Amino acid sequence: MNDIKLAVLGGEGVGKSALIVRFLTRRFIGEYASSSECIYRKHLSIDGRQLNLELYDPCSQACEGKSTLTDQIHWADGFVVVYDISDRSSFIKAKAIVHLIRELNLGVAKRDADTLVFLVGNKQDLCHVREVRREEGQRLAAESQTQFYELSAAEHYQEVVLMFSKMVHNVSLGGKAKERRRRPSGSKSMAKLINNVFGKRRKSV
Ligand SMILES: Nc1nc2c(ncn2[C@@H]2O[C@H](COP(=O)(O)OP(=O)(O)OP(=O)(O)O)[C@@H](O)[C@H]2O)c(=O)[nH]1
Repeated sequence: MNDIKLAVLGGEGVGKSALIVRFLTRRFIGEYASSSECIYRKHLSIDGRQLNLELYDPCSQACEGKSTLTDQIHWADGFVVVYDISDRSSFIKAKAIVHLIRELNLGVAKRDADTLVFLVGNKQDLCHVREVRREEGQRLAAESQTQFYELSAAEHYQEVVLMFSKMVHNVSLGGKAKERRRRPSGSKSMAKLINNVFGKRRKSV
């Protein structure tokens, strides 16, 4: 498979854009515009293979032409489901998303299912105000057969890159692309991505 489609899903403000931007640009930028959903594209070379990566960043707020979570799940080959370790409600949301992915992807071979969903507890730098224990994340990951990461988009560059690279690698090994349904709308170039940093309320940390 040369086209890799990843969806980064999770509750509002958990750091989905921050993780994507960290991976694509190495930078952590405090604020991102979030008024539209978008797909970031990147050309990658892994193990001598040329890959076209599409990373889907949903819009948490109501926005025009917004795709449903079900559309997003049908579109993607691999999933990074994010919660904020300092926000328990985001963990509950992540749990619901992981369960929905499992429900909608029942036909996917177990071998693939285990490797194509990652559960990520973000904002590890906020462990002094932690609401979700690491063990709870590990338990959910074990129960739902996903791989677990706890990291910080703000402080960890290498870990973020490793996590996304592992997912790209897993998807690239994962056989045929699934049949596409509705394609989530929106597309952004890297230049736009770098400019896409203002216009969002600040969450106090
Ligand atoms: N302390 C800390 N803050 C973070 C981290 N990652 C993201 N943030 C902050 O969390 C807030 C939300 O980050 P975003 O990347 O916009 O989160 P999002 O999930 O894309 O948000 P929506 O698109 O609105 O759902 C911003 O203020 C970021 O600066 C992190 O690892 N640590």
